[in-house]
Amino acid sequence: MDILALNCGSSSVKYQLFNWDRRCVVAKGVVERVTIGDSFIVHEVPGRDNYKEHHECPDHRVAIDLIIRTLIHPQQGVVKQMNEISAVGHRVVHGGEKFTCSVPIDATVLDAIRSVQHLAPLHNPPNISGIEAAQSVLPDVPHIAIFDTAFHQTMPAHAYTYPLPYQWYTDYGVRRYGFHGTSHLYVSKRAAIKLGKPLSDCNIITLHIGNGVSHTAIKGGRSMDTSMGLTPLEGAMMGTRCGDIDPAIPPFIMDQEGCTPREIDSILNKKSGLLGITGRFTDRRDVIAEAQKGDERCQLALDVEAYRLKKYIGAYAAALGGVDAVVFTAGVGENAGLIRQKALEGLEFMGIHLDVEKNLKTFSKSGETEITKPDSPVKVFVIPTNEELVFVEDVVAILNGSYTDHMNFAYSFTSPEYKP
Ligand SMILES: Nc1ncnc2c1ncn2[C@@H]1O[C@H](COP(=O)(O)OP(=O)(O)O)[C@@H](O)[C@H]1O
Ligand SMILES: CC(=O)OP(=O)(O)O
Ligand SMILES: [Mg+2]
Repeated sequence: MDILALNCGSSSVKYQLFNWDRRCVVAKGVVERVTIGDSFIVHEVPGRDNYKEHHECPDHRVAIDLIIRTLIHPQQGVVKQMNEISAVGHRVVHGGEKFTCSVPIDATVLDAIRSVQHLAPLHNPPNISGIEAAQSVLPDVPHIAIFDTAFHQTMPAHAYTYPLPYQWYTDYGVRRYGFHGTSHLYVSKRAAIKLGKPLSDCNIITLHIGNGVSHTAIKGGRSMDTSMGLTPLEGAMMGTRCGDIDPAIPPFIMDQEGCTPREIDSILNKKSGLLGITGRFTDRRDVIAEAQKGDERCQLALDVEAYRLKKYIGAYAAALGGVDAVVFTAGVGENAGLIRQKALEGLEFMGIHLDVEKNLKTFSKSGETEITKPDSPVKVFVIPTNEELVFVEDVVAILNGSYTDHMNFAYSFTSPEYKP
């Protein structure tokens, strides 16, 4: 049984074709720089050289078409016809309070996903395009939605309630939801294995730092707090999103510059964060390279990002009442040793003793790596995330009728045989 997992992020579409019977990846890849320009696909098939093709992807639909064309290509492809694929698992970023677990997609589910798309304007629209594009190519197979928000539905009311008029929650669902749930779920389960303790005994802080950035405080495998809120705009500073700011700033700027709520929302989502401070870059590779050449605004952007990361580590250690491990994951978390080092500097008082040299040598391709010194009371791990594998596991469980809920399904990536 081959399952296709599609993960439409704000600037990339990742995919995995997974053979469940052999528990192996048949092909995986990513279309990067979607909507940014200079987009390209990198297609990996075990045992073959990677295939790279430049192809402009001004939107996510073009990216899905490119993926499908590559999967069935006579040379680069891995399947003869699309109907060899049994089911598709789709990442859906915002599920509101309606979706606490993964579900098969029908017209009602698609309408419900559309009804919350204003809460994730950079994400649900590409997620929906991905679903529609895949449904048109594969009309006869089940399509399953896996929600970023589902994992965080365990947050207690004191963590998800805003200090705002309570009717905004009851009337409009204004509360904190949290995102990147499949990533936080995956890396926390892998971290418990690295700690050699049952997840039920672990306090873990997971830092997902990609284009979007979110942090989660996880106690006994359950999300107790997370940095993103009603929308993926709250929390950490991101590529183009501001994260936590004084809520008085938007009306102040609207008065000063005469802009509309929609315009200010677009600036906070698309022109802030690293792009806002540097004026030029969202990609941390560019920001780091320019800072090293002496660009002060790029240096400032890195300083702000690292300082805010450190504040969340401190806050979540307090929220959890102590911490066993801190995990860095996603594009930046896995690859930017410099940002990890700056975020962890000065945290020896709470038992974090970084192995500076090892940290700077650790990248995604290093695999799961401990970057603290052997005697560090609190461990720090770099754990490459695998959101797509969580999608595949949920799809299979739903297809074979064993799915109970998003938290309790017996994920095979926690078994001793699993090789990340
Ligand atoms: N070697 C690297 N050094 C620093 N940052 C990197 C590196 N490789 C990737 N990144 C960062 O990872 C980001 C993408 O992360 P990813 O998790 O794939 O994002 P998303 O899923 O949100 O599209 C890029 O914008 C880039 O800033
Ligand atoms: C929710 C979110 O920010 O997702 P991404 O990191 O893929 O942009
Ligand atoms: Mg992502």
